[in-house]
Amino acid sequence: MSLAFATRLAGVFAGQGRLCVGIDPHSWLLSEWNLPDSAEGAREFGLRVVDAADGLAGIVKPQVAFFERFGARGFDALEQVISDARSRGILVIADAKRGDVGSSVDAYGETWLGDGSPLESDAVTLNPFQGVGALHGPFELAHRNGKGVFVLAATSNPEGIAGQKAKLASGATLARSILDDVTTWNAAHATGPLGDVGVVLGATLDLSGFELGDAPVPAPPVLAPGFGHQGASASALKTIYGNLADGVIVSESRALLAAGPGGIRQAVAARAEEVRLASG
Ligand SMILES: O=c1ccn([C@@H]2O[C@H](COP(=O)(O)O)[C@@H](O)[C@H]2O)c(=O)[nH]1
Repeated sequence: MSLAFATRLAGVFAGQGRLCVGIDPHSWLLSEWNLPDSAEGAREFGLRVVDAADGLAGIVKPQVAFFERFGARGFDALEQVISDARSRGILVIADAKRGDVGSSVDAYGETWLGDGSPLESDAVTLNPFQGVGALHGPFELAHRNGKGVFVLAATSNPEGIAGQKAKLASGATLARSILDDVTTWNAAHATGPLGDVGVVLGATLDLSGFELGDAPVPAPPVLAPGFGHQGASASALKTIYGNLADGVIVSESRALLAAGPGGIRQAVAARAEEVRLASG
């Protein structure tokens, strides 16, 4: 039986802290890093970012889109980046944002959370547009394999706010309803204070407008993009997340990656310390 993702995540929080280094090989970043805008460039970029994070941050988040654009070679590069990070004991959250009817989303689950799958990661982001219930296959697989899932609930981009704040017939906002569904699942499966299924809540948002309610039990891990380049500051972590702050993973991509190959390790070290102070 694998160790639960929640347990592994709690271990990372205690050991290396809450910083997650995003691996987003944008064309312009590859150019700044003197790398070709190709699968080979993305592979080299990803491996260097993993190396820079090693020992300083316990989590990385490759953005699948930036590898996928190179087709089969991009996926080959991504496989190597994921495998390198995991072999160093760094947790990998594949930011793939998959979603579909249950019978198809199960295959996405196998891809990212399957034991021995070429793209096997520690957790994956999923899109609940077709209903959180449609994602139960990957939730179950995650639970069996010691993996995690992060379900989009309130995303960091302004275009998502209106729909995610909209009220359902129950009176709950869509974001609240997603959080409640995740909490119900975690309550039936978690063995500790943290669940294996988390939510994505953007750090750029005023979360009070989403009416998320009291602290859920068990607490969901919260993947929190929006720090750095999108404007949120790690020092405001507790103010932004309130009663959800204990589960927050602070994710930053461009603000760290823009430091370039010569400065990335120092940038990660500085941000890791900032996050440690903010979450202490
Ligand atoms: O709500 C969301 C969900 C995911 N993302 C992803 O996180 C990173 C953010 O990158 P930065 O450079 O730190 O802005 C990127 O991969 C997004 O696709 C998000 O931004 N918001």
